[in-house]
Amino acid sequence: SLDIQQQLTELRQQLTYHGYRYYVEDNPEIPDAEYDRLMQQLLAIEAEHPEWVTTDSPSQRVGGTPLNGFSQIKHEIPMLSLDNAFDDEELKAFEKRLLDRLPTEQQVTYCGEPKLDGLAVSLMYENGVLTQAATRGDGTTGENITTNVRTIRSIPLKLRGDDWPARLEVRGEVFMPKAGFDALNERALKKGEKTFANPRNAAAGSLRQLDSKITASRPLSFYAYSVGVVEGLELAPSQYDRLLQLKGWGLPMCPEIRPLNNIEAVIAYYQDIGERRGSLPYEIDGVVFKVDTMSLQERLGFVARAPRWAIAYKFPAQEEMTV
Ligand SMILES: Cc1c[n+]2nc(N)[nH]c2nc1OC(C)C
Repeated sequence: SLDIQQQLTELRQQLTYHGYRYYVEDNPEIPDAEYDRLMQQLLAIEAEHPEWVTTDSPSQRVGGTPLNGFSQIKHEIPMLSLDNAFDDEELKAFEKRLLDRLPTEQQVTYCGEPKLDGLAVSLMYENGVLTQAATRGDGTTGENITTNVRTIRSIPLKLRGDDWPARLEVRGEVFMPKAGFDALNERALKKGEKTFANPRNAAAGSLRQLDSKITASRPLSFYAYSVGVVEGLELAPSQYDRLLQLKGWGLPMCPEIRPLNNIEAVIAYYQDIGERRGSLPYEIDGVVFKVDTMSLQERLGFVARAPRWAIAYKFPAQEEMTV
């Protein structure tokens, strides 16, 4: 009947909106009890009418039966790694290498992004709906972890608005915030279960679960950092503006990402993030600097395994806490 279907659509929109406010903006509009009440209503109607359930329904976060294994996915565009810099000299050499390949008067601006210490994943959205998620793997072939990624509440099952491309591949880092990591290890200790050495291992271990109910119980999050496959729409011509587009479609974007006008701003940004590293709510192992203009990225291309147009400027390894 219409009014029940209408109620279903209304509930889905409300839960998607409030889920976004809570998990992506970290700024909920309604109390958790109210969110749970709406979810119970949705589950009740979907239980009555299973034929009306859609894959992008807010109720479809936690998968069904555990998998026997992960199928392989071949990335349409390889997911490459990054060259590293460990001091200002190596950063300047990076800049020199790219300036040598551009017209002399070319002004190069950059996009600065904290390099989260998590797991790189690829999300495929088709007609705005999340259809597939894969690990980076060896850069060419990854594991299909769609059911596990769907349990990450900050990853939208459906993009916001309607001005997105027909096919959009979003690449980013799945990570475990420090607070969630500490709470998880505390619970594990109390239960005599094994603890994780660091948030990166905890995120990787949580994504590699064959039972997505376990993944759903882990405090995972996600920040987008680039685009792979795009079909059906021309995206903004700069890295920073593309990330703002992804944010507009409901994908989380690290709040520390900045456009940087020159290499001096790059070094200042690296020093600023380095000073605040300990107080960030997530672990990072460096800062990634990318040439911001996409046409220059295309012109600079890649060497063997990493782009000429990006560098990860790493921090010294954090002295391990002695327990
Ligand atoms: C591997 C990687 C990792 N990260 N992390 C950020 N923040 N940006 C970024 N870009 C990457 O690769 C670019 C070549 C897209």
